[in-house]
Amino acid sequence: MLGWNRGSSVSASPSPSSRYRNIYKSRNGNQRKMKLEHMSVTPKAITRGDNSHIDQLLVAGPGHEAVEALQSVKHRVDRDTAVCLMTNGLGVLEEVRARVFQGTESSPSFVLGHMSHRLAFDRRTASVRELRYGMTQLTFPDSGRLGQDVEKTESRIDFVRTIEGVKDLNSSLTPFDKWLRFKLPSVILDSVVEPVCVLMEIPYAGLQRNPAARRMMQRLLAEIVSVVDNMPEIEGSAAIRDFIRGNRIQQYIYSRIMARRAASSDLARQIQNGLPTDIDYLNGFFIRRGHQLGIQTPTNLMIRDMIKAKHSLAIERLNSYIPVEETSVPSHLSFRYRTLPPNSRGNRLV
Ligand SMILES: CC(C)(CO)[C@@H](O)C(=O)[O-]
Repeated sequence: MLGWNRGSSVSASPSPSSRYRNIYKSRNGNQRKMKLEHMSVTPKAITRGDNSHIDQLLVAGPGHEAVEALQSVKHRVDRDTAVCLMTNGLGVLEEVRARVFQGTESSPSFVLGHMSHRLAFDRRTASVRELRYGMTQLTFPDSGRLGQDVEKTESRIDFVRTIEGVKDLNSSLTPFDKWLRFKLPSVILDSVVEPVCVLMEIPYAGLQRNPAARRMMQRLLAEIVSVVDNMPEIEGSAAIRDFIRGNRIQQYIYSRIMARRAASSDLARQIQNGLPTDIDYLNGFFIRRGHQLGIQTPTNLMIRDMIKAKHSLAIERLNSYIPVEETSVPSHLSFRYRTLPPNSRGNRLV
């Protein structure tokens, strides 16, 4: 989570890109690389002892971390703050509004973002590397309500300009339906392919030659398409219609499975290690929306519950181990996901 205020002494220069002074470019053969050096500001450090106002706040990463991240800085956010949610999955904004800002006078304005740059955290050098250069798209949710609140609109336009000023992010502001068209493929892939890999305990390569796995994916996809087709905020959008109708999605899913055939599933790794997943913002989002729209989503419901059951079993299994050496859960998360009392952590094998 990155937050800053206009008056802070982060940089002497007021130019927006100077705020990202930890980003630098290097050349490796013909490939352009952007590197993000380790920031000394961690999410905890941003909250502790600092009550100054945050003008612009970027929340990125897993969807399930957004509520907690915003709770931790809620006292520094008000109607003049613009928050950009660049998290995985869908329905994160709805959750943030309901759980963090419901009934408060101080709700900030929101920008939604999604990027196709592929970044990876390098533990060795504690830095983020860009594996693939892509683009960033930004949009205003509830654009139908624009104009009702000029001040709020101004603060988020300012934020969009700040982000656009960072050339390496390659950002642009797009209408909501075009933004969703940009984000939907990755959300659909994570809702249709990943859970089936996990439940069948097969890597991507095993999916295409397994008829039962293919049928399961088709059923998940059919329900998701039916929900998306009825979402009121994208009613009449040609961009979404062209993507979800016809063969485009199937072709996309097939090409991603082939491209990643040797890879194991990210969701499988999270579950195996008892780490939280974003299933509530993937299949969970389509289940909630389906329910609101009166559309049945039984396959998504079953898959979501099976993933949750598998996750609970993994945590039980991990908790049954006597932790002689921490290997499966990062040590800074062990208090959160292990239920062993602290004084039993030093037990020896008997
Ligand atoms: C679903 C959504 C993208 C807008 O319809 C947004 O409300 C969200 O992510 O919660």
